[in-house]
Amino acid sequence: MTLLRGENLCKTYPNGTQALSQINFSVEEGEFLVVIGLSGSGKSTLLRCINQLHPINSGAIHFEQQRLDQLHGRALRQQRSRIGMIFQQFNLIPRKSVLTNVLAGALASTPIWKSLLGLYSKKQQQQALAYLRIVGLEHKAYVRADNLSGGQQQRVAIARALMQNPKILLADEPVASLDPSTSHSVMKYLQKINRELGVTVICNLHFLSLVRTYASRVLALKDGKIVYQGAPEDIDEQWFKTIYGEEAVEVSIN
Ligand SMILES: Nc1ncnc2c1ncn2[C@@H]1O[C@H](COP(=O)(O)OP(=O)(O)OP(=O)(O)O)[C@@H](O)[C@H]1O
Repeated sequence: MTLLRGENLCKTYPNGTQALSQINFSVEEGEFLVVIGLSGSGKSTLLRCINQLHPINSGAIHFEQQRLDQLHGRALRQQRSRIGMIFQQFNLIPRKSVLTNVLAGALASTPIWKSLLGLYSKKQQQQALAYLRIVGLEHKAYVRADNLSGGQQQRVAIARALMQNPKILLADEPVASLDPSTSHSVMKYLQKINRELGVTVICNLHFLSLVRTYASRVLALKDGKIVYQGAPEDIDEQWFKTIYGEEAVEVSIN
């Protein structure tokens, strides 16, 4: 079933930079779609337009039979809460415990005054611990977030996003700040939530070796336009040059 569809998406920033131009794509439920392309090709912009962190200038975003780009206020917040997001820099509250950080993901389903006072229900606390178990960090629940390694912090961010009960998880260069072995560990947890919880993943990545290991499908951007959509194994040398330019050399991450 098609979960998400972008139709003729265009995005121009207020300073005049055209970041996306006539983007058409669709994402099936359960896919692990990886977005690749040179720095500045529009990958982050595309992810941010999908969940309306950045408004599009024209086109349409269909998500679960609704036009996401036409929703406002409460309706938009509700639908957006079905789309989780993690970032390169993890964005945890450093001085708070791991568990508190995960519970912060329940914000959309908790009255603000309750979340400010840290008054989460027993069910929410059990859910948060269950998600920490899924990312292998239940034993760190009461440790301060800034005591964890980068890879562990990213796994906490995944657990926090899961608290929204998302249909889709957007991962904006989730391993760009991590070393190679930690990168694989984080990618394996993303694969686990994709396969075991059925969360559809859309992920920006730089290294093709990671793309080949984890992607079920690839979308490549160049100068804000789609230049490739297809299987990771079909990206041969010629496609590589089309996507990254004649001068580019493939670098592997093992
Ligand atoms: N807030 C902004 N205001 C103006 N221009 C922006 C903004 N964010 C991004 N851009 C520009 O839009 C284009 C696409 O940027 P984007 O960050 O989406 O690319 P990217 O492929 O994610 O790059 P990277 O891999 O370096 O993160 C670039 O030319 C960038 O300079």
